[in-house]
Amino acid sequence: MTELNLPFNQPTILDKIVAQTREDLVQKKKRHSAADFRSFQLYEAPRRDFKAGLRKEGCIRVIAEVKKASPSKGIIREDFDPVRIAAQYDEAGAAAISVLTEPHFFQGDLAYLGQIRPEVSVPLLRKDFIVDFYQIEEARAAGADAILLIATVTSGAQLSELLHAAKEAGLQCLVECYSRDEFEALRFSEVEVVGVNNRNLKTFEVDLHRGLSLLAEAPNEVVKVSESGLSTPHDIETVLEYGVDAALIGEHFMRQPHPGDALKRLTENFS
Ligand SMILES: O=C(O)c1ccccc1NCC(=O)[C@H](O)[C@H](O)COP(=O)(O)O
Repeated sequence: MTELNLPFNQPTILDKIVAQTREDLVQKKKRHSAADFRSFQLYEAPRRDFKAGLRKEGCIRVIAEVKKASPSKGIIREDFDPVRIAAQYDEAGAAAISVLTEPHFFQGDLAYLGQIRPEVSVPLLRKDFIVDFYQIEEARAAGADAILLIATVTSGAQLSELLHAAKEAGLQCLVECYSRDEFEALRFSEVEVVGVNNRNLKTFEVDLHRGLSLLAEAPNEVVKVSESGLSTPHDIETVLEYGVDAALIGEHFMRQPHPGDALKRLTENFS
C-alpha cells in the first residue's frame, strides 16, 4: 500500500479498512468457497453495461451513491432505506448506482446489491475495498455489474490481475486513484474507467481542481470520473470544463430529504 507520510508511520484509514477487510475474508472463506458463488441465483444474471452509460457529450453523467455513513462524516443519513433511495436515483436519471457494501466503516451491506437490483434498471457498482479475487466472485454473486479497485490499496501487477479477473467474471471496473504517482502508474491499456478521488484520505480535505487536473490527462478513450465532495451546480460546471464525463456523488444526495429530487436539481442544467 502507498505510504501517506503520516507521523510515526501511523496506519491510515485505508490501512485500517483493508486490515479489517482481510480479517473478514478469513471468516467468509470458512463459510463459502469462491466456487460456491457459482450456484447463487444472481451469479448467472446478465450484467448491465456500466461504462456505456457514463459518457454523453456535453452532459454530466452521475454515479449516485447509496451510503449510510463514512469514516470522514460518521452517520450521514439516519433514515436509510437503500432500495427506496436507489429507486429514486434511477427515476431521476442516474447513469449508475454506487452501493457501499463495506460494513464496519460505512455501515454498508453486500445484500443491498441484490435488494436494489430488481428495483432499478441502471448498473450497480459495488463500492468496497477489493483486495482478493474472492471478492470479485462474491460481487458477481451478490448482483454487482462493476467493482471499484483502488490504486492506493492495490497497484501494479496485483491491480492488473484483479482487472483481468473482473473481466473474466463479466464485471467492469472503476479504477480509483488519488495521487499523481498512482495516476501515472496506471496502465491505460487495461483501465477503461478511471476515477480520481478529490478527497485526501489522510486529512479528508477536498480539492476538486487537483483531481480534475489529473483526470484531464487521461487518454480520450478512457471514461473519466470525478469522485467525492461534489455538491453544487458550480462544481458540475467545473467538472465539465475539465472534459470529465461523470461525477460520483454520495453525501450531498444522502443529506437531502429526497435524494432523487436532489439529483434532478443538481443536473437539470447539465443533462
Ligand atoms: O469518505 C470517506 O470518509 C472515505 C474514507 C476512506 C475511504 C473512502 C472514503 N470515501 C469513499 C468515497 O470515495 C466516497 O464515498 C465517494 O467518492 C462519494 O463521495 P461524497 O460525494 O463526498 O460522499
